[in-house]
Amino acid sequence: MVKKWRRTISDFCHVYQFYKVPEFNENLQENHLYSKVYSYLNSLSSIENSDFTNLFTGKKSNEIILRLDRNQIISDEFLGARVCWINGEDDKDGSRSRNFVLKIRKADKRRILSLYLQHIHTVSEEIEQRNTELKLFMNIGIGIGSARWRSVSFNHPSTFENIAMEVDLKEKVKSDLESFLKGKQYYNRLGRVWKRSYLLYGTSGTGKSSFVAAMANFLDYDVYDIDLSKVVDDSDLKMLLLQTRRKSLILIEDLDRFLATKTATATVTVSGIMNFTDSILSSCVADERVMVFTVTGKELIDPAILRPGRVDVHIHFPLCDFTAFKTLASNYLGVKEHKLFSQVEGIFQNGASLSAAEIGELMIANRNSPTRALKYVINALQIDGDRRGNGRRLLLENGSRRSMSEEVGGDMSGPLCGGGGSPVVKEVRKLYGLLRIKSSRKSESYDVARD
Ligand SMILES: Nc1ncnc2c1ncn2[C@@H]1O[C@H](COP(=O)(O)OP(=O)(O)OP(=O)(O)O)[C@@H](O)[C@H]1O
Repeated sequence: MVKKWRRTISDFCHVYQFYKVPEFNENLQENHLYSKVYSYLNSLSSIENSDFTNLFTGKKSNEIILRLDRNQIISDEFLGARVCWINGEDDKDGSRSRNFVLKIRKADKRRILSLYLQHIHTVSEEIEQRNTELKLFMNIGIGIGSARWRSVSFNHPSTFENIAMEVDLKEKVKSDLESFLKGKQYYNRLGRVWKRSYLLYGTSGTGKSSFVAAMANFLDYDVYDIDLSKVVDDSDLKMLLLQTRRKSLILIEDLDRFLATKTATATVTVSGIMNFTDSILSSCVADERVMVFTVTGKELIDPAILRPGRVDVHIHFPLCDFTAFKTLASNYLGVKEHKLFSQVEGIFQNGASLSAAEIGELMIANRNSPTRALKYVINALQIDGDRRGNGRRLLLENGSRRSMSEEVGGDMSGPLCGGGGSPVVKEVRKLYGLLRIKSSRKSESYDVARD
């Protein structure tokens, strides 16, 4: 039926066809016009008159969405002219390629074509903005098909409000991101690609991943989380970048760990990774993108990455100090002031420190009793202090802020957080056991029963 329709109207119509992934594009980059037309057509009320439409549930349970099926025709009207679209699919050499065909009467073409395409662009942008659901994309191994990204809904609850971090620094990052969002014309005027890159460095459990989630939520950007172990080589990495969309945050976590454990067969190089941020390639596709790298410590990574002009902003994530502790106490326990705070402050002043993840874990486990939670935090900090020993050198960073991650270096053995918890938290858990027995005699309810 579609073939017949194409034959009969081709005499008096102009036909425009474009593919989802153009044939000449070796990198399989998706044609953005295709996705714009796709959103636009699916929003038309005339979709209901199409011969065949697919039904899907929407984000809300009572929402039903209509989607144009393959090889279906849909009509549209613009400035008094009637146009037709076919949602096509070709079978070329055994592989299917999706495309749209637009037909416009010759008499209307000159009058409406460019305005119509502009209209599609505007409407699809509005739809995109209305569609607030963020996505987390993860790259899959090669050989599974042409599309290298798989996505899930991104509903991470982390925001700048619930991240424990120096207030000034948080405000600086927020205003940096705000100026980036508003900076299209500024970047254009400078002749620079509209993108910004960040290096987050700090010990495990200090909040780097949570901060990335907060950035994505703040920017309202999708996240592309690149697993470098699934990337074959530098050109494969380029191809992944080409397949990302605008308004996205591209994340490479634990870069130092990857570079340290890289096998001889892995051919992703530092320069390949850095081309992500400053090569001619990024000038083709990186508009309106934020790139984030996380590492444990700056000292462990290739100086090429730290070279001025490579990564725009470096943010240090230290272990907790008293101020960060108070934010955690407020968030996790709902406590802004407490008689034990002065004791906690004293221990921090003596140099003990834990990651926010460790303190958070103790607080969550004892959230029903803030006093108990604070006692466990005090115990954990004291154990940490004992482990470090006396006479430690405290480094000062940014005037008054202690940079404990640099200070302790390799002093802490084993992972600081994660499934099993840090050595300090484990020791405190042993303590929990004893306290749990005591408390059960007193018939108190305890939340801690994970050991
Ligand atoms: N600064 C912080 N503010 C609030 N919560 C935090 C902070 N740091 C860590 N957390 C909590 O600790 C947990 C682990 O933190 P996160 O994964 O963000 O740390 P990370 O630095 O990325 O660690 P890793 O390097 O091991 O991935 C999270 O659940 C988070 O809620």
